[in-house]
Amino acid sequence: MEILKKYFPNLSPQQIQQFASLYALYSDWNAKINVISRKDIENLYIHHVLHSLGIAKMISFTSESEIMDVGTGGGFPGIPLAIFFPECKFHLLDRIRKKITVATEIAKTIGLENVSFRHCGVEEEAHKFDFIVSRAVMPLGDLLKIVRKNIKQEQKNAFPNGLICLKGGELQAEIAPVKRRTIIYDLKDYFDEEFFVTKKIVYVQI
Ligand SMILES: C[S@@+](CC[C@H](N)C(=O)[O-])C[C@H]1O[C@@H](n2cnc3c(N)ncnc32)[C@H](O)[C@@H]1O
Repeated sequence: MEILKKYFPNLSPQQIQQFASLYALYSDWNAKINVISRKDIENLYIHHVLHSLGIAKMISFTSESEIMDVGTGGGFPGIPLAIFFPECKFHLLDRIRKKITVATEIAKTIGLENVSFRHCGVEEEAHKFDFIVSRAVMPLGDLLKIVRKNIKQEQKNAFPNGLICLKGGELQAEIAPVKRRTIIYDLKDYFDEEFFVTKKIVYVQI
């Protein structure tokens, strides 16, 4: 938890309590349903929570923005972002029912009221959002083709609506076919921990 306060010193008492609850909740759920690799649960706050919050370092979503997390698994990056941006609405979606069950139960337990959940493939989702976020789901070009239908035309944020993906490693081959305005952010510019040395955020304007 101290690591979150280091990079986000203005968290409210409620946010601190919600973030602090996550370790016990994910540990318990992970013992029943594997949503985070077992050896990684000890790294929950750096590898999962802080990584998800990297998005909050590059963009501050305007209140009432609607954001969909595609392939959220156990709730990343959607749950940390929903805690961080309580004035925004998050829609978390995954095609594996048991993972969505874990994310739903954790959100309910910590009293997150700005999140909805859906068990389905993103191909079936018709609702439109200001932004799509995603981590470790599919190559950028494939995701872009599917979620183009889900981006609103009207702009609410200073940042144009689009897709925001947490990525690692070499990205040039993945980004080359994307014929849209793309910006890459290095997470090592925001966070000092070794884990972030190769981690990036890719923003694609839609
Ligand atoms: C490696 S996991 C990543 C989970 C989470 N985003 C994270 O970073 O911890 C990939 C997830 O994407 C989901 N997924 C893959 N393709 C999908 C699709 N077309 N629609 C919805 N979910 C999908 C899988 O079910 C899986 O839970």
